[in-house]
Amino acid sequence: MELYKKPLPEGTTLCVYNRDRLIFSDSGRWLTPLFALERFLATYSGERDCLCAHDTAAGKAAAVLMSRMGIKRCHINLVSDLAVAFYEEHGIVVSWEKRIERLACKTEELLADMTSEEEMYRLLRRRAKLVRGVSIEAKKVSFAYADQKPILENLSFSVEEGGRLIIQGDNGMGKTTLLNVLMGKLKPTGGVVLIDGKEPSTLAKRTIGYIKQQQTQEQYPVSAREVVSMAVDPNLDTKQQKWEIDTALRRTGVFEMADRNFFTLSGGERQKVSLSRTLCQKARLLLLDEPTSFLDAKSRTTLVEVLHSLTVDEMPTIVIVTHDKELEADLAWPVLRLEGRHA
Ligand SMILES: Nc1ncnc2c1ncn2[C@@H]1O[C@H](COP(=O)(O)OP(=O)(O)OP(=O)(O)O)[C@@H](O)[C@H]1O
Repeated sequence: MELYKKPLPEGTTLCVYNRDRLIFSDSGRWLTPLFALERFLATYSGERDCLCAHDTAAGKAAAVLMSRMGIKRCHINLVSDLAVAFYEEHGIVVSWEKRIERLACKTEELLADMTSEEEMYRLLRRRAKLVRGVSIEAKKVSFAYADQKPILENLSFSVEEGGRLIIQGDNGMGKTTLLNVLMGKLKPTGGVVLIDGKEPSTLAKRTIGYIKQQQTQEQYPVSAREVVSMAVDPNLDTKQQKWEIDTALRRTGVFEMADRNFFTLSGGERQKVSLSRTLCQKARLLLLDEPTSFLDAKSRTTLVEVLHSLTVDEMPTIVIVTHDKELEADLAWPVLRLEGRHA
């Protein structure tokens, strides 16, 4: 008998082998052992040419996670039809002790009709609370500058932890104003905004990362590296800080220009450095105001790739204000359109 099919040791809920070599085991419940396996594999440098798993129970969720991790064969004590269908569709060899129609749990129900693997994975990360992002709740929010007509009126929307939103609207419709309200820089004149269930002005300092529309008038003698390093966690040791800064600069493709004066960089380069800054900050809510306005085709592809990797890895909550229809189409995120009145 192949080793991965032998009974699980008492108290163990998941065993993973590469061929016949045990490389990982766990005794947690639900999907916890599979997420622990994901973390383990992220740094595992041994052989993984034929990963085989023995799991106590597997519904579609477990099948989705195992497939993402490149598991080729699995033996499951209690498996659902939905899981078997997914395993077979993905060329994973599956065997079982007992097969039932569905696992009686909420996760199985939620995934039943979903087809996008990425969306299923995002949903599982959210249910496992493995998401950096915060929730946004805007209830009947109004805002007027002093002695002016309201710009925002009765605006309600919500974004879940790790969710994404594009805010659209013509010039002057209040998009930047809304970002300022979300950051707590402006207080709504009516209604309420809650970020992570709290008033924005009371949030921990590094919660929100904001990339404003780039302006060219400002001039300070500060390098791109210094701009990024201002955001790094001061509690990390010097070596770790340098690693975080370099990684953030590399991720948006501006490492090579790190020692140049930030204000002599082009608008697009500055936008990328600013994005590095928020990555370094590990912000839980990213607010990006017209992030593509100065970007050439290659840089906008980098931006879309970085945003994409963020939404499946760290999963901060991201809100983007943009006029850029192409960006909207590339990202395919939910859109909130500001049209002056939101009754
Ligand atoms: N500090 C301020 N005091 C008074 N009015 C302001 C202030 N800031 C912005 N406004 C006005 O509020 C309205 C909304 O401005 P806001 O910058 O939020 O719009 P926007 O949708 O971001 O516009 P754009 O697409 O041009 O960036 C505009 O008419 C603007 O002139």
